[in-house]
Amino acid sequence: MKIIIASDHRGYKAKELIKPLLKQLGHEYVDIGCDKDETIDYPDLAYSAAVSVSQGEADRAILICGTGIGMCITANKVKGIRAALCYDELTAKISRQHNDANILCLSGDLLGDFLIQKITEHWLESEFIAGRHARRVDKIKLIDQGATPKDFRQ
Ligand SMILES: O=C(CO)[C@H](O)[C@H](O)[C@H](O)COP(=O)(O)O
Repeated sequence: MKIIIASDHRGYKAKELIKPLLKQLGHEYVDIGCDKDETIDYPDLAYSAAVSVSQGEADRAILICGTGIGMCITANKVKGIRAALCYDELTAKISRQHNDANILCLSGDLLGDFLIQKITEHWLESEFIAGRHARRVDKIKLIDQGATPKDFRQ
């Protein structure tokens, strides 16, 4: 897969840790920043990465800031994006299996190196299992297309 990877200054170390893992797992990555010693606002990168995924220029993205929350909030503003903040292997796995998440958000401040690698690995290697989950993801897609709450539950 082609994966965009980005971090703010608090996620830089984790970004550098994940890059060789992506290669090892057979993925192509595009690092859009930040660079070492650069301080950057997370929306600048999250918005750009999310638009690239939304427009099909990349298959997925991995975004890291201090908590992962700011990246996640920003990315989810973009149509077609299902960004998931994952903090262990299980949330990583379920965000793919149930939610078909196309962006992984991580905390650079709160997670250790080993866990960051494990979460990334599980997220990349888990597949959407569809079934009943497809109905729910389709509803999220309907919101992107302008559906109102009335279009859902009766
Ligand atoms: O987005 C965040 C919180 O949702 C991140 O933790 C940011 O990295 C953080 O807010 C940046 O804060 P800093 O004090 O300017 O490093």
